[in-house]
Amino acid sequence: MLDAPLLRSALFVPAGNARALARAANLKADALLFDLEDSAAPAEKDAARERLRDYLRATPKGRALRVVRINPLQSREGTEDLLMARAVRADAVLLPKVSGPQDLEEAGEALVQADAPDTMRLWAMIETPHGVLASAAIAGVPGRWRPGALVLGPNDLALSADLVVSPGRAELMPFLGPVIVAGAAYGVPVLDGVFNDFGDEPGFRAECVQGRAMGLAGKTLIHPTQIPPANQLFRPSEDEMRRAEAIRAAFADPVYAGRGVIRLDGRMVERLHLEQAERLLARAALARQIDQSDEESPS
Ligand SMILES: CC(C)(COP(=O)(O)OP(=O)(O)OC[C@H]1O[C@@H](n2cnc3c(N)ncnc32)[C@H](O)[C@@H]1OP(=O)(O)O)[C@@H](O)C(=O)NCCC(=O)NCCSC(=O)C[C@H](O)C(=O)O
Ligand SMILES: [Mg+2]
Repeated sequence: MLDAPLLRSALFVPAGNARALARAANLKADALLFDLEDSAAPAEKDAARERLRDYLRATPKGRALRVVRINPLQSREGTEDLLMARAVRADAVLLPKVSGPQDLEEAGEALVQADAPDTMRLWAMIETPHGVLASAAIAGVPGRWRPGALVLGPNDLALSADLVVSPGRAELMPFLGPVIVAGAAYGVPVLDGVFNDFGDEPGFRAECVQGRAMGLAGKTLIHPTQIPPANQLFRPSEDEMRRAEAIRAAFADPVYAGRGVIRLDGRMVERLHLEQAERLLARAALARQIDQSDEESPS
């Protein structure tokens, strides 16, 4: 997944909230997910869309990807949201409650009809049992409308399957697993769901560490304070980098030239670990470059 952009932190910004929109411009998230769905009450949806249109037109784009989460395409609001996202040249449209590949094909067709720029992508929220069951077909949609990311929706999953989720979220794992496998099989990054208790920093950090260990590319967020820990915890740690550099150096040593497997610090290391190390170092270099430029730019 080297070609994918870094997606460590993807902050939901409620489009109906003018103060949150004003804040978003200076936040150091890798992606901003402007929300027209769950955070906008039914009576506020049209006003939220107008506010977001004005904001995106008036605000220069920073480094964060701009993604618009629309209402279900089957609704009037959803269709208008999609056309607005196209008009403001959002980087991607995030479709809620995707239940099968047909949802992506339908939205893709609507974007083609609206003459959307070639660079525009679709992202898919997987947050229903049907979406989980169909996640391989969703991640494997051929051509342009293969999703740019799969986004887990733990709140809707818990609601639809009557889950009572405890710390460590063992109850959710049967739902997360198929989506993670689907993303890995088709090279589609999977973003972890939100952590609702945004005042619980240790709990949030633990979930980031767990998500990264499960192969997730990053985490969706609900509050600006969650951005720095997500950026830090979804970037390779110093220890991981040291080990990757040691693997690279060992295989570059003429003594081991042509060897498929070697012993390093008492452990078996194979060439597949070299590939993994190179990937990790490339990701770390990209993260370092982004974080350094963030530190130099005013917030
Ligand atoms: C959760 C919140 C409602 C809390 O809001 P609030 O009490 O106002 O927080 P603070 O006073 O601590 O805010 C401090 C300042 O930060 C700004 N702020 C807060 N949140 C955001 C944000 N997400 N983006 C940008 N800016 C934000 C406040 O405006 C304050 O600024 P200022 O007034 O200038 O000082 C709130 O955080 C919030 O609304 N979060 C996002 C909610 C949301 O988008 N929900 C939908 C996405 S999650 C989801 O859908 C789940 C998924 O689908 C699933 O199924 O699991
Ligand atoms: Mg949801």
